[in-house]
Amino acid sequence: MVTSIVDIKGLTKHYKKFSLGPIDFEVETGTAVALVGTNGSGKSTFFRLIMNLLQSDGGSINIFDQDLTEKETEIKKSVGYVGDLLEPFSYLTVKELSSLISYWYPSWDDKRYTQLIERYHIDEGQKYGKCSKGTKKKVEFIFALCHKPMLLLLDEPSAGVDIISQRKMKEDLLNYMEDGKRSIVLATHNIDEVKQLCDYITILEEGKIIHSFEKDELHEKWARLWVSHVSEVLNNHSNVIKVEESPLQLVTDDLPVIEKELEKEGITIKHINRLSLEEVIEHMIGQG
Ligand SMILES: Nc1ncnc2c1ncn2[C@@H]1O[C@H](COP(=O)(O)OP(=O)(O)OP(=O)(O)O)[C@@H](O)[C@H]1O
Repeated sequence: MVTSIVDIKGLTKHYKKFSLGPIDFEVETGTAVALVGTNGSGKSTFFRLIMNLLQSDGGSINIFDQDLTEKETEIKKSVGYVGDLLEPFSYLTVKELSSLISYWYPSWDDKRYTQLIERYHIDEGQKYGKCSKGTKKKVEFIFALCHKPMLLLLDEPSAGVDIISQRKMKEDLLNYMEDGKRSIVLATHNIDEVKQLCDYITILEEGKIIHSFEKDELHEKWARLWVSHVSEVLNNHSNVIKVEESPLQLVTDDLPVIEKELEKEGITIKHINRLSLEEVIEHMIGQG
């Protein structure tokens, strides 16, 4: 049976110049969802609402089958979050911060903490506020993992992080997912993270979810076809995303459907290329 670890319905937040939602969003247990969108599309706002750091204007957020507004403290004990939450504690050293945070989480794993501090070469004596941008992300990431959460909410965890540590983060996230019971929501501009870690992709544009899909479905359906000519029917077909001239080619989001249609219209296919994930996302954002 498929169970949802996160179930969000009709979530809205209005600022003077920006509105998020209404958003419906689900995360199945044991899966990783990438949240992708251009700058300012609302990803951080969405995370801050899920963490109850921001008050929503409407809708409901259920995590682990519990309402966030009723059971915030219990829920948060099993959620790990990376998203600039530690800035108010800039005057504390990493070590002092770890004492504070470990006290709050009953499931804190001190051995794991020591391992990760060494793995990411963190100087525990340094004040958090004096850490570099990438080091701050690594410290947040370590704290998020060390209480063994059932859900990780990661808002651009690798932004500013060196490539060696990025690789380690990916390894640690794959290990985290290994038992099939833990889930991730990951906002990122890093396509490799999406490819290597995520099962589902949700695209946010101007505060709205414009697409949600399973990553592996894409390869079968999205393609670019070089064709002999294009008919009126094809030009207006809902699965033809784009028609380009010289050489004549079209982009489709449903190759099997379009192949049948081309055959019916007597149009010859000269060549077919599957689209990369980057290209598909670009087309989706372009349509949105
Ligand atoms: N406190 C606030 N008051 C008013 N507007 C805000 C506030 N916080 C965020 N916004 C606006 O909400 C919109 C979404 O911002 P948000 O930070 O959620 O985007 P994002 O997708 O995370 O962007 P990025 O990819 O650049 O991190 C932006 O237009 C931003 O200016």
